[in-house]
Amino acid sequence: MNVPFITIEGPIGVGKTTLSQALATHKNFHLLKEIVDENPFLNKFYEDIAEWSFQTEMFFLCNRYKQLTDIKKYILAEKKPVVADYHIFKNLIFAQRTLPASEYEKYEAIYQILTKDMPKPNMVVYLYASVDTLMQRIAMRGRDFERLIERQYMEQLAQDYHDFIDQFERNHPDIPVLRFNGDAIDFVKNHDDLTYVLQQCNQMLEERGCQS
Ligand SMILES: Nc1ncnc2c1ncn2[C@@H]1O[C@H](COP(=O)(O)OP(=O)(O)OP(=O)(O)O)[C@@H](O)[C@H]1O
Ligand SMILES: Nc1nc(=O)c2ncn([C@H]3C[C@H](O)[C@@H](CO)O3)c2[nH]1
Repeated sequence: MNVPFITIEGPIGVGKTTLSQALATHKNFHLLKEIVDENPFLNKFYEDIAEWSFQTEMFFLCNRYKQLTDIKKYILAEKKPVVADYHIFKNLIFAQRTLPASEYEKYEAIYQILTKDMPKPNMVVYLYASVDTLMQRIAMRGRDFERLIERQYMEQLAQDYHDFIDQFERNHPDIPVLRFNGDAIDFVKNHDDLTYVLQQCNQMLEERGCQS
């Protein structure tokens, strides 16, 4: 039996943390949440992406590397199931969008070295939604530094995510991707929708031979 390890992915504000928390609570999984407030570069990054992208992307990569190393050592090694509100591949999605080609090349080389022996999830949950919905949720959440996020940046990121996930599915047939449309399914306000998402995840874990 494999130890369940689910990662939730999707563009900014789509509901990754919200769904991860719900899954952790309902399934009694360990919750791995990405670091946001401690990131010293995010504020500057949104003010001037070209100037701060390398520092920002490296900061996210190093943090996620440390978090996943700890998860492997202290949680998965103890056979405790995990749900994470990110997959480390998101570094590539953001970095490819924000870094100039010459820096991206260096960044990707470092990424490949650091992620070689990272734990691999049994499945990925991909949440997507219209850019209108994403912009509304970002505004509603009200993080100060995210007021500077431009609609065009979100349009590009949402498309980047679609393309990357399609490619990921082709390249990793052993890691299934469950897709949910955040405009059609509301696991915050509608309990039946949350039950549906949980059922789909359970079924996928069973098919993957995971004990949960
Ligand atoms: N299905 C939903 N319906 C309505 N509001 C939602 C839904 N999912 C999340 N939200 C709200 O949208 C905001 C963003 O959600 P959340 O923080 O979970 O997104 P995220 O994908 O983790 O964001 P980030 O990429 O910034 O980490 C929050 O205020 C949350 O309460
Ligand atoms: N540039 C950049 N690279 C990343 O790897 C990355 N991961 C998350 N974020 C931004 C999105 C939200 O504002 C906020 C919380 O998710 O942080 C990122 N920004």
